[in-house]
Amino acid sequence: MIAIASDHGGYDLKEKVKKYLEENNIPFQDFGCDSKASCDYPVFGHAAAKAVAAGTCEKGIVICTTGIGISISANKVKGIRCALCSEPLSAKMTRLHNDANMLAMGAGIVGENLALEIVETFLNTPFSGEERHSRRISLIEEI
Ligand SMILES: O=C(CO)[C@H](O)[C@H](O)[C@H](O)COP(=O)(O)O
Repeated sequence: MIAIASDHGGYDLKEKVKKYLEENNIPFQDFGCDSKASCDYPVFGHAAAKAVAAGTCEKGIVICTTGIGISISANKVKGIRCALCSEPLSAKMTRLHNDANMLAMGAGIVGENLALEIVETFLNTPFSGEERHSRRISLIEEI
């Protein structure tokens, strides 16, 4: 199950990502927002992050205009490693090295096609499992 959330700035891209998930039979839970009306990204980033941290959702995707505010919000939740990505290589590397459990994107930064490539890469790249990367993730968890 993928947790997905956005603010008003990410609403349109969130709908496109949801369509991609539906077309690929990937289950998701939408934590809002529900329209393009102005709202506050911490509310929705936090809701999705809590579901990932609790294990209700395996991974999360959060979107705002820049991706910055909603990634900062998600990363406030213990156990969340939310990576703001603007191209597929970062999405691949953050899965391989950081075992990132949430992806943030900026709807004003990436176009739809690039966003969907980033999502596909994020969801399909496993954690490398290498000892040095596990050690570094453990150090993050200790902070
Ligand atoms: O990018 C964002 C936060 O980092 C948000 O998506 C907001 O859209 C951005 O801060 C702009 O806010 P506004 O209310 O849409 O002017």
